[in-house]
Amino acid sequence: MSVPILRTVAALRARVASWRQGGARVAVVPTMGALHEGHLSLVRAALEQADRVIVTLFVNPRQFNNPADLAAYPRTEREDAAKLAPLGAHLLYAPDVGEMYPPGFATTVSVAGVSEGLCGAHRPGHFDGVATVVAKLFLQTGADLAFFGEKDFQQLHVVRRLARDLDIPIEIIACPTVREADGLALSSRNVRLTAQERQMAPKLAESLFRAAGQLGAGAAFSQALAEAEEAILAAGFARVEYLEVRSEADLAPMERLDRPARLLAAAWLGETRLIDNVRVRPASAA
Ligand SMILES: Nc1ncnc2c1ncn2[C@@H]1O[C@H](COP(=O)(O)OP(=O)(O)OP(=O)(O)O)[C@@H](O)[C@H]1O
Ligand SMILES: CC(C)(CO)[C@@H](O)C(=O)[O-]
Ligand code: BAL
Repeated sequence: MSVPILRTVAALRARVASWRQGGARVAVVPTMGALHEGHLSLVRAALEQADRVIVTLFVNPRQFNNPADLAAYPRTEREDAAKLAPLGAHLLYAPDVGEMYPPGFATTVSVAGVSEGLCGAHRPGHFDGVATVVAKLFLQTGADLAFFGEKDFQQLHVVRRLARDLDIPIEIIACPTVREADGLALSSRNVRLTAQERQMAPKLAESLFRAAGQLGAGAAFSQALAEAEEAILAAGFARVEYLEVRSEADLAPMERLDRPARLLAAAWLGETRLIDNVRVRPASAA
């Protein structure tokens, strides 16, 4: 058994139209491939809620602010298709760059507000690239539901905002971050870690969970964040790019724990940039 692979918008639209004739509810799971258990958890969630599930695989050049990062991005389509088949995903949509951005392509979708700060501040143009390709994937698939991981928490907000603002009739469903047994959030970029860096990497999540516990128990933001940053650097990370508490509902900066929050971080381990985030809840609301 293998997953059918389609590479053009026309073929994709024809397939979805045939499903629609039978009244199918269609879901899309956008990815850049190099599939791991995090991606597969999204596919499983989609299969529970939809009759037909499209997984998209497109390494989107427009969202890479760093050409070396794009060049090094893992590309494993054959293995990805083999992982999807046993799950029962119905289609792998894997267009090439020319299909997604034909000559003359001139449109950018830019989401203000939630794209600013955090990753947006450190990866110029990244969220414009994400918003543009996600809008295209939503319109190309015409899906009813779209599944995204909380690991990319800011991206989730960007995608929700764009669907609302552009009146795209699609429901965005967030799925929890899948972690390794030692706490490291699964990410396609983890394969770039050396064996020694891989040993250090879980300190990021560990420090975030500890700080979230302290914040929930009433610790001062400045003290809990300073301690977390110190622990991340002491573990061998080269640099903490950001470490911030934001409102879970709208990503607004917070100085008091007066509503559900997330603690979000990006940090460099050698040549690899890792991101992660955890929930923060006042102990009384836990
Ligand atoms: N550990 C995870 N748990 C849950 N969802 C995840 C996880 N990792 C990625 N995802 C989700 O999978 C979708 C596709 O992400 P993507 O293909 O960029 O993978 P990735 O592992 O995040 O790669 P990278 O961060 O290295 O680009 C996104 O919605 C993303 O949030
Ligand atoms: C949503 C996405 C597939 C758009 O290229 C990408 O940003 C990702 O993999 O998270
Ligand atoms: N997982 C988000 C895609 C990116 O880092 O470009």
